[in-house]
Amino acid sequence: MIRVGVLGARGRMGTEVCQAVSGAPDMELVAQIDIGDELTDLSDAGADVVVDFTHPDAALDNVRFAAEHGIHSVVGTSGFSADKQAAVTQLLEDKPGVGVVIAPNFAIGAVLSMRFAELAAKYYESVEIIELHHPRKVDAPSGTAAHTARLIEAARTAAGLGKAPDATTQELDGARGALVDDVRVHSVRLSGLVAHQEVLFGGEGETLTIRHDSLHRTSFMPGVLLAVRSIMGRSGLIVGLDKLMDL
Ligand SMILES: NC(=O)C1=CN([C@@H]2O[C@H](COP(=O)(O)OP(=O)(O)OC[C@H]3O[C@@H](n4cnc5c(N)ncnc54)[C@H](OP(=O)(O)O)[C@@H]3O)[C@@H](O)[C@H]2O)C=CC1
Ligand SMILES: O=C(O)C1=N[C@H](C(=O)O)C[C@H](O)C1
Repeated sequence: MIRVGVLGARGRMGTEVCQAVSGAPDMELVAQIDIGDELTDLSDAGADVVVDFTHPDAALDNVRFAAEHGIHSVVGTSGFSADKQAAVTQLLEDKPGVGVVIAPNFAIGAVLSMRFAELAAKYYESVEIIELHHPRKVDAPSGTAAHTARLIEAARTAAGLGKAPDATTQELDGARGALVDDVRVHSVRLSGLVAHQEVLFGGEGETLTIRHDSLHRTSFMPGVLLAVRSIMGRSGLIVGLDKLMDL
């Protein structure tokens, strides 16, 4: 049995993760921790893996605590910038046998759509991303959109593409979205939504739209359980669920 602790256990995602882990035949839910609880509950409970869905400001310290106690981390919390990823790599250097998975999105369709976008990127001169989420989300743009933008920009650069055409010289602040690695990202926050993304490509006489919709938070659970199972016996940092899928 894999002994799993959940951080952010009373949140929207944490609640789903606790249910999914409890229902998994090869896992035991040994700690449910939220704001105000002690991280030492994790080590006291003998957790093998901690799943983190908390807050962008908290996740790095949580990973550090887990690594220092020989516990693997599966992190879904957004906001893991390149700098924070580098900090995780560094802290894992002297922690052989400890692994960390950071996944911007655990939904299988979202992972596939990021790969599709990466494949399409070199064929189109124009690209913009629209991400749409529930209004309780604290960060914008979403971690998924930021990751998608990075993948697209890397593919465009490798293909020798320059900036996307855009004649705008006058604009209201924000009208053209945020620039993430030279890709425009537009963030919508709307009651009724869960998590959705469209990547729009444009070229000569055609457009291509790659859209993914998470309609319920259960959509993330197969990916979370896959990550928990996969991190056992691994060490070092893995960024993206695609690395654990046969993609
Ligand atoms: N990778 C993926 O596939 C997905 C990632 N996410 C990301 O997961 C994160 C959580 O999302 P969501 O569940 O909707 O958010 P919620 O606000 O519903 O849940 C977060 C929970 O964590 C608690 N919390 C905050 N800080 C700490 C801390 N230091 N230690 C323990 N608990 C803490 C919060 O308490 P309080 O409310 O009191 O602050 C809250 O109960 C976000 O960053 C979101 O972007 C979400 C969905 C999918
Ligand atoms: O806050 C959310 O809800 C989500 N956050 C992640 C993100 O920022 O990309 C993943 C998914 O979009 C849901």
